[in-house]
Amino acid sequence: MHILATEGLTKRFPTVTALDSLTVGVGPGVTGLVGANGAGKSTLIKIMLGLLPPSSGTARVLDLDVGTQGERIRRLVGYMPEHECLPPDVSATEFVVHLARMSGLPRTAARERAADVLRHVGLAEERYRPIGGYSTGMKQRVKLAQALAHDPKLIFLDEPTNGLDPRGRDEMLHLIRRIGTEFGISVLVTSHLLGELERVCDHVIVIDGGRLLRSSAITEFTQATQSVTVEVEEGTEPLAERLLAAGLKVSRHGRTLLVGVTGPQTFDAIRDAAVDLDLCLIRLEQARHRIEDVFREEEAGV
Ligand SMILES: Nc1ncnc2c1ncn2[C@@H]1O[C@H](COP(=O)(O)OP(=O)(O)OP(=O)(O)O)[C@@H](O)[C@H]1O
Repeated sequence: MHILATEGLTKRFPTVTALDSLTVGVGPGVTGLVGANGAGKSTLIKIMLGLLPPSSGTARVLDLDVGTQGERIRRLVGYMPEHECLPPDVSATEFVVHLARMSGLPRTAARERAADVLRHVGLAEERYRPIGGYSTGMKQRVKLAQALAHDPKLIFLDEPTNGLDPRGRDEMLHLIRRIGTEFGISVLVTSHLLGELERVCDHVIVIDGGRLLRSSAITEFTQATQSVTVEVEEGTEPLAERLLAAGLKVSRHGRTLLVGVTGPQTFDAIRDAAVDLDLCLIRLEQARHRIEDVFREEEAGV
């Protein structure tokens, strides 16, 4: 079953084609939409919400047509926009209660709902203070809470980790995973970093210049992209030769080696090679995949 499906979806702006014949299907669960800046992620979301008409092609969300049933879609779908959109003078509680009421909940139910979602996103006492004084992390949480206020079946999160420090990113990603698993709400989340979506998504779609580059279950992605960065103080060349001789896939990037991981034995092989060659290992790190890595791998036919 698809919760979201497009067929030849195209969006042309006067000077740029933001989406170019995009055909893709998304099932329930947490789906990552990855692409560099300007790839067309936000445009796709706005079309899915029925807020922007496509130039050609079709798109359905929860089996509803975006062209004619936008209002019904927006009743069922929550949306966390990328840009700052929060009123600074009201508290998170007032804001989320207001949105819950606008979605049709009576006053008491709206208050309960707001308290619930603000608790879920981790806003405690600060929810009574005006939003203008919040940190970026707190504002992102309010944006997430408002997307959940009307009890949606599906939420679109546009770059929810933008502007967050590493800890804030981790917490946000954990929250997104919980929304997908514990709350049973399907999620479409965008990022320009494949590495961070890998940790929370069941499925990943990669777009580039409005075109579909890849759509795969995360397990296929991690198998194809898993690699480890190895750095030694001296002796990069002999180490590369040794690892190649051991049948590993190795590429050199300046002082570091990128080694394809085939299983836990890869780490043992790197350690043993460093010991045998008497090299000082200063880094052995699981690579964080950036969108560029996928492009490289697509080109190399990995
Ligand atoms: N309203 C608009 N008018 C003209 N061009 C637009 C409009 N909205 C988006 N674009 C262009 O369409 C392309 C895709 O933009 P979009 O915002 O969808 O990308 P994105 O993947 O979300 O990137 P970002 O993360 O930077 O927002 C870009 O070249 C952008 O400049």
